[in-house]
Formats: sequence, C-alpha cells, structure tokens
Amino acid sequence: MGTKVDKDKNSDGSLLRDKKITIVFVLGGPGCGKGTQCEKIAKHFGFTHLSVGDLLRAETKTGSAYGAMIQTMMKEGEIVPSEVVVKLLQQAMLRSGNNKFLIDGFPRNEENRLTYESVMKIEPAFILFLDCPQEEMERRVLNRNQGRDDDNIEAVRKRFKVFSESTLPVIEYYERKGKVRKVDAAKPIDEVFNDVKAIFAPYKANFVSSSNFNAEAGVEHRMCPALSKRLARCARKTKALFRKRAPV
Ligand SMILES: Nc1ncnc2c1ncn2[C@@H]1O[C@H](COP(=O)(O)OP(=O)(O)O)[C@@H](O)[C@H]1O
Ligand SMILES: Nc1ccn([C@H]2C[C@H](O)[C@@H](COP(=O)(O)OP(=O)(O)O)O2)c(=O)n1
Repeated sequence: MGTKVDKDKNSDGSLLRDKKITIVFVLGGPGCGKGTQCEKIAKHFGFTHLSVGDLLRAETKTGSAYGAMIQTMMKEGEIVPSEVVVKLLQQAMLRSGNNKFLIDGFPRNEENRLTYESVMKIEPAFILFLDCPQEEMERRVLNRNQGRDDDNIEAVRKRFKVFSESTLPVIEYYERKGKVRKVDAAKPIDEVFNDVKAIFAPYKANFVSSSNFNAEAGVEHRMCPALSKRLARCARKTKALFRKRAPV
C-alpha cells in the first residue's frame, strides 16, 4: 500500500529483512506529553507508535476475558498484569509490519520490565524520558478532555504515586546502563520536539515513508521475516505464562 518508491525498495524484501528491530521506550509521568511527542516522532522518523494505555483501552471494548479486569484497574490508576500488556504489544507489533517501535508508557514497573526481557529479548535502543514537574502534568491531565475515566484528580494523584514509586526505579535501572535520553518536557510542544528530534536524528536516514507503516488503517504488510519468527516465539512463551495466570 506504500508509495511507488516504497514498493520498489520492498520488492525483494531487502528493506525490511536486512534491518534490525529498533525499540524505544517512552516514559514520563501522566500528562508529560508522551502521546503528543510520539505522534510527531512516528510521523517524522517512521516509527510505529504503540501506546500501551491505548492498547489497554481498546482491549476493554472487545469484551475479552480480561476487559473488565483491565477497566477496573485503569480506573483505579493501577498497573495491569504484565503478561496482558506484553501480549497486546506483541500482537500490535505483528500487525504493524514495521521494525521501528515507540513503546509509550512501558515498562511502567519492574514486573513489566522483567516480563518484557524474558519474553521479548529485544534490548531497547534507548529510553526517552519526558521529564516534567508534577503540577504541570496535573494541569495538563485535568484539561485533557478526552473523556478518560482515570483523568480525575483522585486517579491522577494515584498515578503520580505509581510513577514515582514504580516507574522511576525502571528509569534509574536504564540510567545505570547509560540508556536514558532525558528531555525537559515542561517547555511548549514544539520546543520539546526540537530536543526530541536531535535524539532521533540517527534514525532519519533509514526512514522511507510513514504511509507504508500504517497499523491503525489495518493495512496488510509483509512482515520482516526475522521479526515475524521472533514474535511467534515470544507469543508461544506468553501463552505459557497466560496458562499459569487465570483471568480474574
Ligand atoms: N509541552 C506541552 N505543553 C503544553 N501542553 C502539552 C504539552 N505536551 C502535551 N500537552 C497537552 O497535555 C495533555 C497531555 O498530553 P499527552 O500527550 O496526552 O500526555 P501523556 O501521553 O504523557 O499522558 C494533552 O492535552 C496535550 O495536548
Ligand atoms: N505498561 C502499562 C501502561 C499503562 N497501564 C495502565 C495504567 C495507567 O494508569 C493507564 C493509562 O496509561 P496511559 O499511558 O494511557 O496514560 P498516562 O501516562 O497515565 O496519562 O494504563 C498499565 O497498566 N501498564
């Protein structure tokens, strides 16, 4: 479905097959601007943006066995079990056909990180940390008007607590590995994106066209064979984990 140039470059599969999988985790407190910046990065640099919050919200609407549990946990500002999240991520990655992913809002705690590591075994290229003062994040979330039932003062405060108690230690873990790229997210959107752009500049060279990577449009793509095999292996592992944990 891509442009002519996409088709030509993909005709022997080399464009996707020869490239490695790039994963960037995007972290920061509620309302720091993860979704806003990810949308821009995806357009500019050809990444597929996977918002774990959005994947979970979509799952609550499918009537699946986990939907009700997910909805209750999110409303309370709690973190959903990692097996559920990793499975949704795998499915979305497979659907996308891309090999460059921004994973927004993940890993949110050590359990997320450990499950990801044991199942996926794909080291993130780096972690983009959008650093913003709590008062500013609170103001943004309460003005967001997206009809989210967790964007009320009570749930937001709980999410701030979860962020500082559970997510900051994950960021510190990656900091010790020299993988964190921190950006001042309190600035206006375009100024933040200027800083973000500088971090992603090395990924511009490989970018062909975002029209070839449109997961949301449900377009079928040829999957990079290496990624396809790897994700199929991961899916089997996640299934095994699921069998151990019965739905609530
Ligand atoms: N740098 C910024 N300055 C002011 N408002 C912002 C900025 N970044 C995002 N916003 C706004 O703040 C709200 C939360 O942003 P969002 O991207 O949804 O955050 P997150 O995904 O981290 O929860 C949105 O209404 C968005 O338009
Ligand atoms: N890895 C994740 C990411 C999000 N969630 C749940 C819990 C979070 O409070 C909600 C909303 O996350 P989302 O990233 O959409 O929004 P905020 O960054 O909190 O504004 O989703 C989760 O359980 N596990």
